[in-house]
Amino acid sequence: MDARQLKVEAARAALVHVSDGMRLGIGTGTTADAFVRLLAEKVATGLTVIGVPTSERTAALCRELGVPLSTLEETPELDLTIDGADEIDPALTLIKGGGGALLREKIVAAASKRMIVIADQSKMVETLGRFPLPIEVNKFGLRATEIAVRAAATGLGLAGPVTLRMTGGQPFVTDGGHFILDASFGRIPDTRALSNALFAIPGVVEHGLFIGLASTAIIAGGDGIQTVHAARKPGSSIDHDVA
Ligand SMILES: O=C(CO)[C@H](O)[C@H](O)COP(=O)(O)O
Repeated sequence: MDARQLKVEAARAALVHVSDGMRLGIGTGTTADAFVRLLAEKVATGLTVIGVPTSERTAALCRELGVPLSTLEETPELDLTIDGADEIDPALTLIKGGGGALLREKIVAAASKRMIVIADQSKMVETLGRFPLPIEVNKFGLRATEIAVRAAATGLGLAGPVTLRMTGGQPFVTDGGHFILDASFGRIPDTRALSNALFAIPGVVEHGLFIGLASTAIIAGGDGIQTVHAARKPGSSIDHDVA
């Protein structure tokens, strides 16, 4: 099975956790798109859910396929968010934002009782950082913010290129109207310290480290589906089931 098929299998396994009447956060990316397509089939045969999309892209797909939508203004508390990720570590800390939707994704995940992350096995890593960390920044003061991001990283012993994300020769602009800096720091041994350092920079709107948000990861690989549950409290172990 190739990565695209594995993403569909992870999305299919996540659908089991969706029940009638749920208020769902719906993620962004190719894995989340696979979930939306499967969800739409269930909706067409009678499943009643309301979805809050994490991007304009996901909203458009949901509308096209007939998945009923709401907003966080109308539906500020959600039962479950299902979303993809760029990297997942064993504690279910994530790097997200490869698709540029990290701000809305984090707001929606934080408004949910549970977040299930769905991915193919290539996304699992021992230590986050192989994938460049997306950092959403205000357009104002871009250069100063970039310098501050580099300095914050240096203070933590991290270094590497920090590049402005481009698309079609222009800076990529998020749904929130911001730019994205992709920071290739390599291994990030202390995600909490980096998160705190980035949030101390006024021009940083959000970053793609999702710490303590995912409750479960559904990972599809050649051997089947692996379900990983985050520890409920610090120090408790993480359960791994292979189905
Ligand atoms: O964080 C994201 C979008 O902002 C995506 O979840 C992440 O980039 C994974 O994408 P894909 O499912 O296409 O591999």
